Amino acid sequence: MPKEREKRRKSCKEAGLSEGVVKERRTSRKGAEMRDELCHTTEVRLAEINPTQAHTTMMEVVRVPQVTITPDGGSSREIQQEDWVDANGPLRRKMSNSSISSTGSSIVHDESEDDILSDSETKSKGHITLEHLCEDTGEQSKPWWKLKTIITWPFVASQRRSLSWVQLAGHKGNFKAGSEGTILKKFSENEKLCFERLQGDALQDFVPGYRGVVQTDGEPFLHMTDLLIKFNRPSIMDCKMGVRTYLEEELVRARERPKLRRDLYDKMLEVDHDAPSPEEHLQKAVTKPRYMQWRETLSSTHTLGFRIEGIKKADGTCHTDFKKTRTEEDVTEVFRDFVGGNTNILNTYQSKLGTIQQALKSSTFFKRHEVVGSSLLFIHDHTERAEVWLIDFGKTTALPEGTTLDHWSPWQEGNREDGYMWGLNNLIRTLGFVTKQ
Ligand SMILES: Nc1ncnc2c1ncn2[C@@H]1O[C@H](COP(=O)(O)OP(=O)(O)OP(=O)(O)O)[C@@H](O)[C@H]1O
Ligand SMILES: O=P(O)(O)O[C@@H]1[C@H](O)[C@H](O)[C@@H](OP(=O)(O)O)[C@H](OP(=O)(O)O)[C@H]1O
Repeated sequence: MPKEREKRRKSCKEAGLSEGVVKERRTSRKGAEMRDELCHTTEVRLAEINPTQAHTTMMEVVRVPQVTITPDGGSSREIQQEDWVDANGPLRRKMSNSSISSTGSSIVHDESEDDILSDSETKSKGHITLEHLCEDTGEQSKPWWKLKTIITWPFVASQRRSLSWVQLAGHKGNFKAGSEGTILKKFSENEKLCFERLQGDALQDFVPGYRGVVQTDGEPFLHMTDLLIKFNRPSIMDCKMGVRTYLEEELVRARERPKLRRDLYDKMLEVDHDAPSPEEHLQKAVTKPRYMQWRETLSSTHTLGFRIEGIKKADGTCHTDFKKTRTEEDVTEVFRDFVGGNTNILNTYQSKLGTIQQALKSSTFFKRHEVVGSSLLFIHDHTERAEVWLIDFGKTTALPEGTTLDHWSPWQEGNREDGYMWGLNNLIRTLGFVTKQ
């Protein structure tokens, strides 16, 4: 990791953790002080609190203080969306949906403030997909994409059927087929370290089996079990856990090097034209933390500590538009639909979540990591087999030696709490409402 970044990461941790756990009132004061400081030192102007933020409930306000930064200036470049087919020999890939935009039209290629992981990670995220795209378009410098992908695996002889692999959330182009029963995920040093640390941990049985790093076409990938392999025409749901979907480091970075993102502004507009502040409308751009916080407030991330990212049902339909699925009632309704009213499946899910909750309590890995952006993947099929897995450790980061989290306490910048356990508790409770009309 470059020295400067390492230094930044350290100073963030040190500064943050020396704060310890402070009262919420102090947090708002701290936020105000930080804003003032920012205005002085970097001439960053803060956005007005927008209507979405103003309407947050008491619970949200208490659990997640908002720190919104809107810089002046900055630039972005728009690139048109293109399909990509047969990028990997026998795989056929189709876009099923996109959370970039309903029209799937724009994304910005800009080194932004959110670029907080190692350079190789970020590049890896972008460039493998870009190479595929370049083959067709001849364009040199494309960003990576975030599109939901359905991959029809090649025929698997031993199973006498072809398998449809679905990527419900996350960045497009992040996955490839591995050898039978496995998938390859674009390499991230951070995620690799997590998989390594998870070996032998209480959580090991609840994460995809990890088989190390492999090189394909000169690029490194994380080789892991395909969780769908044992299912027949599965229904799948991706639930992003926690009260926060960005790392504290991302906030620090946003202050140090704020970048405006046109693509995130566009995504905001698609959902609610009034969401950007007048200033943001003028700039036609927002910062990533601003966008992430808005998304969290709009969905159930703040109110419940988890949110539904996407669902694929056995009939092949995919739904990824859950940005406004916010209340317990909304979520209950989505779960009810997802399990098709099948109480056996529902009971199995509840019991699996209970087991995961116990495993989390005894996991050393969990205690010692800030778990942000990680999901629970729910999978069931018509045989009523149902399983839940923890996936995506790309933004799960180790705490300094000797520090632990309870994953329940409200987050205040500096304490690194992520609300994972609180969210899981709410998720289990919400599932309990599914059978109660
Ligand atoms: N081991 C696995 N087996 C089967 N499907 C998986 C597996 N890992 C991921 N997926 C599928 O891919 C999707 C995205 O996974 P993941 O969240 O790890 O990707 P990502 O690109 O890192 O996401 P993000 O950009 O949100 O960090 C999941 O919603 C799921 O549909
Ligand atoms: O779900 P949405 O509304 O599409 O928003 C995206 C989502 O929050 C992703 O988690 C985030 O990637 P990371 O978790 O990796 O930060 C991505 O940032 P990005 O645009 O910088 O990829 C956002 O655009």
